[in-house]
Amino acid sequence: MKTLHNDPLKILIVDDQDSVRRYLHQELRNMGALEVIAAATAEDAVAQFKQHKPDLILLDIEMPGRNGYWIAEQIRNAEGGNWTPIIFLTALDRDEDLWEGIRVGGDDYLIKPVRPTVLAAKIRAMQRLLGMQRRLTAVTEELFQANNMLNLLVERDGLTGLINRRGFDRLLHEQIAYAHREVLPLTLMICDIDYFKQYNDTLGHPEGDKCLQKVAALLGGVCRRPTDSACRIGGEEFALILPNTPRSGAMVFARTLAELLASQRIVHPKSPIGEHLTLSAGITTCIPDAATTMLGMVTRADEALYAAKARGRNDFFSYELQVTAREQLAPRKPAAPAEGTRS
Ligand SMILES: Nc1nc2c(ncn2[C@@H]2O[C@H](COP(=O)(O)OP(=O)(O)OP(=O)(O)O)[C@@H](O)[C@H]2O)c(=O)[nH]1
Repeated sequence: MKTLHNDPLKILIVDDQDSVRRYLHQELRNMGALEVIAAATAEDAVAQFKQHKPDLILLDIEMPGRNGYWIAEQIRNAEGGNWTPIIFLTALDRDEDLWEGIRVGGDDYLIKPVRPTVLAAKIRAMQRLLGMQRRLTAVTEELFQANNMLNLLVERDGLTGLINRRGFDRLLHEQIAYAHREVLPLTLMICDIDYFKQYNDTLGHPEGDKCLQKVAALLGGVCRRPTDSACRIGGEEFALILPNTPRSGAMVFARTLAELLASQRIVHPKSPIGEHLTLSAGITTCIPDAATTMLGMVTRADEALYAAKARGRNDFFSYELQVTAREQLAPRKPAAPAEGTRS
């Protein structure tokens, strides 16, 4: 008795003759097939294939109605990127029939009656190919996953785990295009730690690194929408890309961020403006149009950051509103009386 490989197969027999189906069924079970399914018509064969997803098909050609060639074509169309070995098992012994069987997608062609040893040998050969194909699929999937992981790593900053400059460039580019298409506001915030040089100089570079990690964790945490992105784009410079965030929302976001940082009370031993670490940020918000570029947005956010620094730091300046988050909250001074009016 010739038996199949260790990995037992699920086999679909397609033959309109009941006696052939029963004979093959018995032979295949004797060889150690795990499961044998049978179909007597072309339509049933295709349905059984879709339902059971067999590992191998033994396919007759001559049947009432549609024939085995048609079935092979249907199966090849239905299996997507997979491959299911098809062995034609037929009484047709002309070379043209064999040619047509292989042309429509068959992998082997046996002429009935077939001896059990020959059938077992052919199935075993197909089983070996199937094993190789499955290993190849598994390796391809592993490679795909590894490639995805590599792409992620290429865009990650090693110290903080945030998106790095390269990822920032890609994301900002994509978000400008998206916001342009959907006519949505897009906010870019560039944040910079205040007096970080003094922090480093006083506490040393390793402590400076830890501080950067704390700030990064804070920025990452404050980006709660799945489309928000926190990036490290320079030594102590961070960027937040906030899709679908209008000017007012950006200012609320900025205040939340400042409050969160203040609540962490990270000691800055040499800050001229207080005992704790602070951030300054420049904000730009627009509904991008065809003329909006990454460089334009970054330049506006940088200018706003410069204004925040110039106004004493520890604040967030909006390029479009020309006001800082703190100034926006401050009660307005009553307008000075016009000249000549009595107070
Ligand atoms: N520890 C650490 N320090 C860094 C890193 N990258 C840049 N820096 C430091 O960040 C500091 C930036 O200094 P400046 O550009 O003068 O900025 P600043 O002292 O924060 O001053 P303002 O931004 O004007 O408030 C420098 O001391 C850099 O050495 C890093 O990866 N780790």
